[in-house]
Parts: sequence; C-alpha cells; structure tokens
Amino acid sequence: MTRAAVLSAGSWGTTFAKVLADAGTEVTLHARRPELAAAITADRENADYLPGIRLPDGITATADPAQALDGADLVVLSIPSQTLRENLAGWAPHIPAQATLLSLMKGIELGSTRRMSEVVCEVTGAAPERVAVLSGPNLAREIAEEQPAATVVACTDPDRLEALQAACHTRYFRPYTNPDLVGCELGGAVKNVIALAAGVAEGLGFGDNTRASLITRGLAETARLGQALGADPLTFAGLAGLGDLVATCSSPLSRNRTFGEHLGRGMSLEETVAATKQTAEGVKSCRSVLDLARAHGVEVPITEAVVRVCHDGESPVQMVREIMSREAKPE
Ligand SMILES: NC(=O)C1=CN([C@@H]2O[C@H](COP(=O)(O)OP(=O)(O)OC[C@H]3O[C@@H](n4cnc5c(N)ncnc54)[C@H](O)[C@@H]3O)[C@@H](O)[C@H]2O)C=CC1
Ligand SMILES: O=C(CO)COP(=O)(O)O
Repeated sequence: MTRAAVLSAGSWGTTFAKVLADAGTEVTLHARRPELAAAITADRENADYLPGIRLPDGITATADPAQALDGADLVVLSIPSQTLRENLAGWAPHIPAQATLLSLMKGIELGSTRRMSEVVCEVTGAAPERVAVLSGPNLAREIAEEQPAATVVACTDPDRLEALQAACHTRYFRPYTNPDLVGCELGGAVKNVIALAAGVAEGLGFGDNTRASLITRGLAETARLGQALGADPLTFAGLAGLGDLVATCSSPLSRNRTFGEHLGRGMSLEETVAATKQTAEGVKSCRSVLDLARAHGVEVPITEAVVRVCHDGESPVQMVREIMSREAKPE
C-alpha cells in the first residue's frame, strides 16, 4: 500500500495517519474544518486533538474528501460509529474501486445492530474481502508518543491483510494478523461498554478486585456474544479482546472509562455528556450491543447494567447492587 486516505482527523485518525506515514506510506488526512486542515499542513501538529505531537512530513491534510481519496489504495475510516453511514454515503463515489477499506471504529450501529465493516459493505457495495478492521489496546495519545504497543489487523483476504500489516508496522507499533474479523470488531465495541462499568466502579471508589472482576466477567459476556455471531473464541484471549479490555478499563486516558467515572462520582448524565469533548462510543453502543445480544439469546448482564445507568436513570450504587445480587451460578 502506497497511498492512504484517513478520514478523519480526530485523536485516533491523526495518530494512525502518523503510524502509516512513519511506516513509509504517503497519507492524506481529511479534516472537516478547513482551518484545522490548513493548520495541520502548516504547523505539522493537530493542536485540537494531539497537542505537542509533531506529525511526519509524509502527511498532508485537506478538508476536501474527494481530494483525500484521489488515488488512495487504502481508505481508513475513523469517525464516530453512529455517523459512519451518513458520511460514507457522501464519500463513496470518490473511493477508488480496488482500495482496501479499513475501519478503526469501535462501535455498533444503533437500530440496525450492524458492525462497522457491515455498514461499509452496505454503503459502498464493496465485497467483504476488501474490508478490514484494526483493533487492540491502542490509546491514541500513547501511540502518538511512540510508546510501544501491539494491535490486530483482520481481513478475510490474506493478501490485503499482509499488505495492511506491512503498511502500519513501525518501531513502536506492532500489528498481528487475524482472519477473524467478526471477533476483532466485536471485541473493540464491547470493551467500551465494559470500560464504562469499570469507570463507574472507579468513581464509586472501588479498587483492583472490582476492576479485575468486571474485566473478566466482561470478557465472558463478550466471548458468549462473539461465539453466537460466529467469531473464534480465541480472538477474545488476544489483543483485540483481553488486551484492549485491560487497557481501556485501566487507563485514565480512556474516554469511556472517564465517562463512567464521572457518573460513579455523582455527576448527572447531562453534566457528563457536556464534559465529554471526544467520542465515548460505548454510551450509544451499549444499546446496540444489548439489542444484538437479545436477538441472539445471549445474556450480557454488565452491558444491561450500563444501559440502565446511561439511559434509564439507574444510580451507580443501584447498578452495583443489581449485578452483585444476580442468581449465583458456576463460572
Ligand atoms: N482515541 C483512541 O484512543 C481510539 C479510538 N478508537 C475509535 O476510533 C473512532 C474515532 O474516535 P476518535 O478519533 O478517538 O474520536 P475523536 O472524538 O477524537 O474524533 C472524532 C473525529 O470524527 C469527526 N466527527 C465527529 N462527528 C462527526 C460527524 N457527525 N461527521 C463526520 N465526522 C465527525 C471529528 O471531526 C473528528 O475528526 C471511534 O470509533 C473510537 O472508538 C479506536 C482506538 C483508539
Ligand atoms: O479504543 C481505545 C483504546 O484501545 C480508546 O478507548 P476510549 O475510546 O475509551 O478512549
């Protein structure tokens, strides 16, 4: 892969543009606001999302999606999941016919319960083997600072997968391949929901036992749902499953965990939404994950609890009481 278009220039899109450029790929980054695109090109910095990080010379930025997509053999999608369908419909006519379409997004569409790769296929008409996902313990700021991290790229076409792995392999970013696209994608979406619960626990003042219990039982419900959707259960023991769950549930950098922490500390939902400037996917996706689980007859008690706290006005204290008083059962 030699030329990538990254849409758009938020925290992760900008960071991943840097990864691609550091791996030797020419990158055009799409920013919605022309002034941000101009500032990125002129200053080599995205001061809105990654202040203090110098962007490589291999990145140019534009506010024109057609210009960003012109000649791209890799199209990277990194916007809030619930906005993908609408945005992609506008971008689709400009996407080169053979380009690989890579989703960095970690959400499930509300209403349709589609994974992002499914939305990409539906909107663009691309064959499923052209669509890939990247998921793992990848907090943007740490990667932008070139702290070592690993990730997983998944695609059903082995040639595209290998090319993708090479296109984003740098001295600080190590991608593994996995053919299980469904499992990788689901792991990324559900961990955001579990991280909300871990944040609530943090906000209530609970410690490591509580977090470890949530991570482990969260992984169990992710794997149950994954299996029902045809994922490989082993994927959930890897970077896109346990790896991402541990990082997100533990890190103060996580927007989902921070959102939950605010609720746990007693902030109202409205105050928390107002205080959250970046995308916390789990707040919306908890509902679609629950819908998906119900459609497949899978029990997801932590996800249910997160929906009650984020949407039905249940208090964090009551949430913990309900999780802990569920019927006792074998592990
Ligand atoms: N930030 C991180 O550490 C990581 C984020 N992700 C995932 O990447 C995706 C993007 O997240 P971030 O870059 O972190 O979010 P962000 O909030 O930092 O940036 C969002 C980007 O989307 C654009 N955007 C917002 N609303 C839009 C709309 N209605 N239409 C078009 N564009 C819109 C913004 O202008 C911005 O460029 C999410 O699915 C997230 O779960 C995945 C791994 C790491
Ligand atoms: O996906 C992430 C880390 O892998 C980022 O998590 P947040 O979206 O909660 O910040």
